[in-house]
Amino acid sequence: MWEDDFDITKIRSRWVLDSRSNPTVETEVYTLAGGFGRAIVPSGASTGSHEALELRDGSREFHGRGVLKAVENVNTVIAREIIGMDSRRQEDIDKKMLDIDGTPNKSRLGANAILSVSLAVAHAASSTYGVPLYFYLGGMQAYLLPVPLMNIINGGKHAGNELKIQEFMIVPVGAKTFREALKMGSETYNSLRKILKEKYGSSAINVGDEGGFAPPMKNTREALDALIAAIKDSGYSPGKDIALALDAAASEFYDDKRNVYYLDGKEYSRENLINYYKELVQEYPIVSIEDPLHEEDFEGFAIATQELKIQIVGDDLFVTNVKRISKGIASRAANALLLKVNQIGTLTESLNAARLVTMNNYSLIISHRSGESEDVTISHIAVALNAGQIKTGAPARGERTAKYNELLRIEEELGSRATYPGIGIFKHYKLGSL
Ligand SMILES: O=C(O)[C@@H](CO)OP(=O)(O)O
Ligand SMILES: [Mg+2]
Repeated sequence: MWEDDFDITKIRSRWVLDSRSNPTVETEVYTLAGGFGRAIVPSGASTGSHEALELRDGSREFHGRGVLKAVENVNTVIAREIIGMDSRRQEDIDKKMLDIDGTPNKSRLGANAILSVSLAVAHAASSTYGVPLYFYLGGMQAYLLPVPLMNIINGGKHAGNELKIQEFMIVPVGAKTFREALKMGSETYNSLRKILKEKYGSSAINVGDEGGFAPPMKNTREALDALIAAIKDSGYSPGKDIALALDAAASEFYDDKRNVYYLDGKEYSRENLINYYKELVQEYPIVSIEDPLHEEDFEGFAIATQELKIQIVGDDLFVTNVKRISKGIASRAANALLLKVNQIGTLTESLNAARLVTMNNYSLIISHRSGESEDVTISHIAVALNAGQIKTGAPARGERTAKYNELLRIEEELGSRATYPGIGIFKHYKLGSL
């Protein structure tokens, strides 16, 4: 290997389609020794207001959702500066892009433009070494397969039904391997399809943005009951084999003028909502709740974390931003981070966010977005960081199964080193209450 083998020789970006038929940025990076990396950025629907800016053209094309400007930024101003740099110098490359951008939320170049380059550079460096991305990022110490949080009933902004809670997830904590976990998830998904069809008719098995079913249900317990029935129908024991998790995405049903939440046909104060979650946690084997309260309520998150004694995840609350995470840690708000690379916009900053939370005993979940593609970078990041948890939708639809299937391959490749953590990864969950 020569010193300049890793030098970036070419960068090329284009728009491609995502799973909601919106255009998104794809970038390819080439190195001198023939290394090649490609990344496609995802896109959210229930976005946090403090996320880095996704640059959209606003012209008539694609109903204002075009990304030609972001693509052009990669092909011109970013390419000019990055070509010739060593692809292993991830931090320098990311820093250079932040400097060119010069804004706090990456609004000049666009976080979509920047992230596509950042991830493609990492892929190009790993390809030049001839090793998979998880190994390039995590080395010999990358061994932990993530427990999948599989969203099999969709509500909120991801579905056309009346469920206010956005995601109803199954968590195969009793599996011995990732492969077994995925099998259990798939079997439960297919049981749920059958149960929903019998009870609500065939229109109930239409799916939402993340591949979960979007049945015409009205309230939270109805959805949780269906999950329990599906788990049992597949021959598994709820709680022991398969636990449950929720993403409330509560900013979406919060009324800031009146400071109340509208859920299940009722109006809730913060206190009443936490009490409602408490009842649910007692009635169902729920190990994790994401965004139980709206995105500015750090104090409420701290109370919920204290009272519920399960994993409380900050997504819209933290937006993968070390400033907001630090504020959360200082006030003990939540005890887990949902890491989404496009919320912050570079690989370096994502890794910094991960380091910060793990050093403070918070849990880490690597996450997709509701608008996704065939890109599998997050599967590699999950293993590289030994995160222990991944959230990437239902075990159905290509853009979600792409991530799960890549994890099957990684597990196989790791061989006897591969470890599946099971219930132990939910360290904030009060053991014994399942
Ligand atoms: O809220 C979430 O956690 C995500 C992903 O499931 O949804 P979106 O990408 O729409 O923000
Ligand atoms: Mg969320």
